[in-house]
Amino acid sequence: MVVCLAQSMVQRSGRWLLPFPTALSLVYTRAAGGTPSPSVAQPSTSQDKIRTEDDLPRIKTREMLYRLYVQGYYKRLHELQVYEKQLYGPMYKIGVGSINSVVLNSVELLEELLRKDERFPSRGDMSLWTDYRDLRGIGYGPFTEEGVKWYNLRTVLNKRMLHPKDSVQYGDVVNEVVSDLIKRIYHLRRTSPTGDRVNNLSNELYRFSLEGISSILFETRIGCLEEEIPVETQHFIDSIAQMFSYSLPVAMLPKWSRNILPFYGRYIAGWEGIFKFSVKFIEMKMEAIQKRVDTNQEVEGEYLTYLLSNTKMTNKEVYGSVAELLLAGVDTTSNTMMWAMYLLSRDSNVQNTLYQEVSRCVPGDNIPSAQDVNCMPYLKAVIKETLRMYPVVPLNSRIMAEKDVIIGGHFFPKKTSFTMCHYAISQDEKTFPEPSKFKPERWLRDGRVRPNPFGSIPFGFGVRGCVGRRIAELEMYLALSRIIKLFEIRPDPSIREVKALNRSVLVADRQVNLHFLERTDKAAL
Ligand code: HEM
Repeated sequence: MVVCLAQSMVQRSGRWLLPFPTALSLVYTRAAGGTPSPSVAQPSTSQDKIRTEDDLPRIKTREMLYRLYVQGYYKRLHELQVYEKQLYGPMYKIGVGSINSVVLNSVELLEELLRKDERFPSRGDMSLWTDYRDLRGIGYGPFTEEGVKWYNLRTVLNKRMLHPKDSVQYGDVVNEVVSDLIKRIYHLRRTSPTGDRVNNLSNELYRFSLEGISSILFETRIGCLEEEIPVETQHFIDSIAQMFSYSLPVAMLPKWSRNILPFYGRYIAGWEGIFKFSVKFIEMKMEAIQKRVDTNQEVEGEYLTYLLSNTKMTNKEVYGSVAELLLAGVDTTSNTMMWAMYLLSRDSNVQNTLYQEVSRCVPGDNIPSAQDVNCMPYLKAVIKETLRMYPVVPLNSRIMAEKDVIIGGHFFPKKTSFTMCHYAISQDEKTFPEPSKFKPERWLRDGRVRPNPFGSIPFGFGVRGCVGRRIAELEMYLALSRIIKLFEIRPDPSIREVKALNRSVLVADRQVNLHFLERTDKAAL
């Protein structure tokens, strides 16, 4: 996940972090080993004889290199999942260098694995991120923590975040940021050569997402949507990009090279910038809280105040968690919004249905609120379908650390690493007929048979699922409904956009330009 996330971030600067799809294992893999334990269910008849991982087809280094660099999958890693499934079926092994992982590439196997997930699920070795925290004595966050410590941390973090009613409390904060996005869209249209075009929309949405998640986490605005981004904020944005860009060389190169080659130093400098910025805002909030406490005033505030007032967390743990929430909450949301707008711009029927729904629920000049979203099933379906077609986490992993497990009739000893091919699974036509078509209605609860829920689980599953899901959804719903209410989005027939259309990369191309035509029929409503 860290690498997936890193991958999507790095793609922003046009560079891929990972050389191949199951290279999540680069960060996550632990070697498989061990012997069957008596706790594993045994086959009832000799016909059901359990096979082992040795019975699985195996992808070796040579084949992988051929696919990546000769067949050109290097830049279409998500499509490689589909191709590999055609070649090997729904379950196979990858053994490339030190990477060993069992790949699950069908909805049935995915469901089987996740239903057998452990009490404290693990995605694997996170040392790429934990090294810096260890160096500076900063606590681990929800991404990097493991075991019972992770569980206790999530228990604190989940509160005020994960329940749909929790996210409603951030509605006003998010809507303030949406207002600034809308102002910016008006400004960019006005200054564009056609008078209605927004260039490099992906970058604008990145700024929106960073401002949105920062305003929730820091309880303050950081100026990403201002015409001139404040120097400190720009440095923070650059630090995020720098940390992600140098993740791959740092992960690949041996530790002894760290003092000789420049990569590790730059990687660490990225982290320094991220934490310097985060710590400054957190300390400002701490001072404000302390002042109120000293003068016997009530301590008010939202998420950060809640974390800081929580006696179960030390300040260093708050730093670690806030930084990880921030890093996880930017590209994920902005890319999904980008793809949603991209898809809507190409389908006037879907866009019109969405517009009708928003206008019905929020008539006149009213601004959609967090509560209004409850009467917009089509809006939710649009986001769900976007995430099915363009899942921002196309690949994820689990390590069964504690117990042996049987999946798909195969026995796997504990510590086996599994790679889950979410992209290919959400493209499977058995679960989603006409998978390449944008059909939000698949997700409506209007009596139709709904797809297998494991067919598309963009936020993951179970207790280790995305902690920011409700916030991400709120941001996307409020921004998209307001935009659709004000503008009709149309594609721009520029050459650059063809790149996104070809889906050569899963991350929205940052050069995508769209036209925002002001709705003329607003008065009629
Ligand atoms: C469209 C937006 C988003 C998508 C699709 C998404 C998706 C995911 C996925 C697939 C996972 C892994 C779940 C698993 O392993 O089962 C995850 C984990 C996580 N996400 Fe998100 N995410 C999004 C937005 C956010 C936001 C806005 C935040 C922060 C507020 C966030 C914070 C996290 C954290 C901290 C984790 C690690 C949780 C843990 O390991 O306990 N995400 N996300």
